[in-house]
Order: sequence, then C-alpha cells, then structure tokens
Amino acid sequence: MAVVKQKVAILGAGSWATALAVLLAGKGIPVDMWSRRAGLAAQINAEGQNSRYLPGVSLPPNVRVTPDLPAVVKNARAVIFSVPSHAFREVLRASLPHLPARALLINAAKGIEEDSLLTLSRVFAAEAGEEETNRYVVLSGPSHAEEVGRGIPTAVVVAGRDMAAAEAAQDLFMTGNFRVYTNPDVAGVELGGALKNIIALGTGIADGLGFGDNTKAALMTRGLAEITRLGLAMGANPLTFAGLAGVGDLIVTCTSMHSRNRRAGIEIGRGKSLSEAVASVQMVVEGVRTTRAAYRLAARYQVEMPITEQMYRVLFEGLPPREAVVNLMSRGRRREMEEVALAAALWREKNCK
Ligand SMILES: NC(=O)C1=CN([C@@H]2O[C@H](COP(=O)(O)OP(=O)(O)OC[C@H]3O[C@@H](n4cnc5c(N)ncnc54)[C@H](OP(=O)(O)O)[C@@H]3O)[C@@H](O)[C@H]2O)C=CC1
Ligand SMILES: O=C(CO)COP(=O)(O)O
Repeated sequence: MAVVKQKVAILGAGSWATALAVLLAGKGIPVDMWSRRAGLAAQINAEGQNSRYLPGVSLPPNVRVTPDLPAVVKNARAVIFSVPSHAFREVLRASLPHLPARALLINAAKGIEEDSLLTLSRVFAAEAGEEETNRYVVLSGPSHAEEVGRGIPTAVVVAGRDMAAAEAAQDLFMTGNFRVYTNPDVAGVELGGALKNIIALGTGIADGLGFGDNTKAALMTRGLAEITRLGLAMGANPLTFAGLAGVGDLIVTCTSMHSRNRRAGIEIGRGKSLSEAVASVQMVVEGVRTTRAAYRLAARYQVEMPITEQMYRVLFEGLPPREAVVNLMSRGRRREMEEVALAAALWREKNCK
C-alpha cells in the first residue's frame, strides 16, 4: 500500500516559494502554497506554472495554490515562510493562530527587519514566544530559484537552535540534486544570507560602471571581512561566514545574472535611480532595506563597515557611485587580517571553553 505523505505548507508564491514547491513535490510530498492574491493563485493552478515569478518551470500536480491561509497551514507537517523579510512579521502574525502545534517552521527569507533591526529568528521569538524557537529553523545558502526549479545541483544550509529540528528540515529538503547541511549558528546563517545582498548590489554597481573582475573580487573579499566583523559583534560564529551561508552565497549572488540584487546594482551603475533599478527587476531586492539596517547596526555595534557605508550613501544620499569607489580606494592603510583575527580569538575564548 502506498504511504500518503503529510503535506507541507508554503507561505508566499514568489520565485523561491515556487522553486521549493517544485523540489518538495518532486519528492512526492503534497504542497499547499499560499498567495495573498486570489487571481494569481487561480492563474498558477490553471497554467501549471508560475509564469509571473518562475516562468518555464512546470509545477507537479501535487502543488496547489490558494489565497486561504488557514486552509494552507492546516494539518501541515512543516510550514515554510517564503515572503520577503519586510513581510515576515505580518505573515507570521496572520498564520500563528492556525499553525499546527508540532509543525516544523522554516524561514527561507534573507533579510533583517528594518525598523527593529532584528534578525528574523528574533522577530519570530518576539511574536511566537521564546519557547517556540526550538521548532524554528532558517534555510539559507547559494540557491537561485531559477536553478533549483530546474533541478541543478545545489548545496544549502539549515540552522536551528535545536539540531533535531535542523535535521528534520535537512531530511525534508534533501534530494540527489539538493544537498542540505546543518549548522547550530542561527545568527551567523541569518546574517550571512542577509548581508551578502549589500555586497551583491555593490558588485552589480561596479559591473554597471564597467569595472572588472579585480574590482568584484576586492568587493567580495572585503565585503566578507565586514560581514564577519558585524556578525562577530552580534554573536555569530566567524567560521559560519566561511560556509555556504557566508562566502557560498556571496559568490553566487555577486556573480550570477539570476541575482536580483546584482541586477539592480548594474542598473544603478549604468545611471538609473534606485527606484527605477528596483522597478526594473520586478521582484524583491532585499539588499536595499538591508543596507539601511546594516548601516544602523554598524553604528550600534561600533563596527567598521566601509562598503556598507558607501552603499548607504549611494542608495540613499545621492552619492555618485564613482565617488564611492574613490572613497573606498583612498582609505588609510590597513593590515588585512588583524581585527578579524582578534575578534575571532575573543569569540573562541567566550564560546569554546
Ligand atoms: N529567489 C531566490 O532565488 C531566493 C530568494 N530567497 C529569499 O526568499 C525571500 C522571498 O523572495 P522571492 O521569492 O525571491 O521574492 P519574489 O519577489 O519572487 O516573491 C515575493 C513573494 O512574496 C509575496 N509577498 C510580498 N509581500 C507580501 C506581503 N506583505 N504579504 C504577503 N505576501 C507578500 C509576493 O506576493 P505578491 O505577488 O502578491 O506581491 C510573492 O509571492 C526573500 O527574502 C529572498 O531573499 C532565498 C533564496 C533564493
Ligand atoms: O539569495 C539568493 C541566492 O542564494 C537570491 O539572491 P537575489 O535575491 O539577489 O536574487
């Protein structure tokens, strides 16, 4: 007798939600996906694909899309939040009264809440209660929806405070083409996924200005240094930034034409305004809000983040991108490793007794 698998709910019906639905449905798992727009839900069901967000990828028949949030989460064994980070609190609040008591809760968004400066796991704890955080995990790592939707080999990471929950998510997603690692460092995995978007906007701008691969490598490497500095100050393990959620996602987002952050950056480098660049992408560009959040976090934690600072000035204060490059290149002399090494040693002292 065939075993009927318990369904998974996905909240959001954008590009990443759709790719994850295809992945899970391909494992024989029934997937209910929630769109806030009844018209889009009906269109996706009728066409058998999400032509607005992930054109050309067929949805298996065991994926259904509906605007009925309580029905989507009802009896789900896992609920995946796949809306942009600025919508996470609102969607979480709407779903909380309906969430099955033991369902695994997975967040796939990559951002920081702008007003509160909270990472999304802290938003979750504030809304759902600290006692619920044991069943909450974050999914991150280098994974463009366009490639996951086509079954292209990909490796990601799941972080959870409770490793049993992280391992449950690992088992849920793992396929021959989608390899999932676990990591107990929730803050590091969240911050890596969010902060790399600032650097991807920056490398996009450099490409739009006509600079070369050297510039890109410099921005990525020094970007990782400042991501690590802020992460350390916020309690993350520095080694997490050497992993999939750190350098892994930085590589893919800074170099791929699938990246919406990079594409928006290219348009800015070519002379478009921020709003024109974001509008041209037609999907979420998380790095814009994250730049504002990280700029304030750098001040709060007194961490030097020169690339983030220049990105802030370009995006929100009208600094011409070429001047931002001059500002970065004319900074005083530095030793490459000193502060990160010092901070990492302090972290080890505190955490590895
Ligand atoms: N795309 C990718 O390759 C990856 C994305 N991510 C992350 O996943 C998250 C979602 O991104 P992605 O799917 O790409 O974004 P998209 O722009 O493709 O889709 C966004 C989805 O969220 C919905 N949405 C937006 N605002 C709200 C709201 N206030 N309430 C309810 N639903 C809302 C949109 O609905 P509507 O159509 O009605 O606006 C749409 O379904 C982001 O944090 C992103 O960084 C992570 C890994 C890979
Ligand atoms: O996080 C992503 C890939 O890992 C998606 O990046 P973009 O939001 O820039 O498309």
